[in-house]
Amino acid sequence: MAPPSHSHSPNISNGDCGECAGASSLDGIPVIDLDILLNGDAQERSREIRDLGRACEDWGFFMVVNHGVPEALQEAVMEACKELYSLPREEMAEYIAAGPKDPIRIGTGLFYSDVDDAVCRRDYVKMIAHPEFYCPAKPTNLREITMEYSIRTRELLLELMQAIFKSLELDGGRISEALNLESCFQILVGNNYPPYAGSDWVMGISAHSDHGLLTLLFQNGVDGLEVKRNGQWLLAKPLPGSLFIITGDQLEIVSNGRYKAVVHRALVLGEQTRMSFVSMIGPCLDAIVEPVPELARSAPQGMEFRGIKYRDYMEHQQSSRINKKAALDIVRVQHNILTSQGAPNNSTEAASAGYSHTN
Ligand SMILES: O=C(O)CCC(=O)C(=O)O
Ligand SMILES: [Fe+2]
Repeated sequence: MAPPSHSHSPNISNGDCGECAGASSLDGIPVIDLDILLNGDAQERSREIRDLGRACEDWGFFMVVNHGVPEALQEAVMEACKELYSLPREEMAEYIAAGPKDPIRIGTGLFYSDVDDAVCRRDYVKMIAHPEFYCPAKPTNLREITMEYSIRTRELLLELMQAIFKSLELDGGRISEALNLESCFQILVGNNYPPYAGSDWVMGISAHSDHGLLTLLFQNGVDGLEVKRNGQWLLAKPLPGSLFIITGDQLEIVSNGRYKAVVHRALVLGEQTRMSFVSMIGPCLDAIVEPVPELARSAPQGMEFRGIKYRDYMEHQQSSRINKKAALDIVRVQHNILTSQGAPNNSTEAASAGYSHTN
């Protein structure tokens, strides 16, 4: 199969993101200014929250600027990952042999994806960062750097979640408690996509959605992330200093489908090695995730998803082959199926369990 062609937007050379905040990039990708969300006056904050809600509803993808994650820390993360990928295989053997439930995994793979009709090529390191932090022993500076990065990005993602709840006019404290976000799951993933010299088109990761609530991603200056919007693939080009945010399956479930998890993939486009680094948060692994009752009540079809323990969802998704959003099907309510009483299966009763206070 031939690689897709892209009509690239011109590069943005101006590093000042103050002007683009609350607006969009040249590709139209929404841009959210964290500084305004946190420190703006009441009017600015509510405008930014509204823009954030629109970004989640219309795109499931946006860039965040003025996020406070130091560039030097991002560079240190990339450098440490580069060192990790270049370690001799024996030094990584324990993590290469690890299974999907292990807290640290290293993979290096070349496989065919029938979803995208393409060969996929990627090296990765996956490490669980919260509630407990795990990290490969080498390179020796990896632990300190990624721990700092995980703390900073977790704070940022949790702030964004609060603003997202506000955009849905929900009580963020109550939802955070129900999802036990204090003990939220967090994983860091380093991806490495070497250029491929073969004759076939090679992809990095085929089309998928992420299983958590929100994913933060930055790359080493080499483009390749594509997001699907209105049935079209769009190559994401970051504004200088911005970070990408991707909405995940748990946000789709909690919001009863109002905010959709975005399907995305990584391409291998040029002759340079592409690297990306992901920090993803989800609910606590033991939380039952289900649509917020008031959102289900006001939706025309009622409840779109049934509740599921996040751990079970994640294990299901991880043990299935990557296929767009197929994992969500195990919790999707089929509205055309009648229950044994003959009533449509769209009750919102079950939804209230995880969100109600017992005392
Ligand atoms: O490398 C990228 O741009 C995408 C990575 C990704 O989607 C993932 O790790 O889940
Ligand atoms: Fe992803």
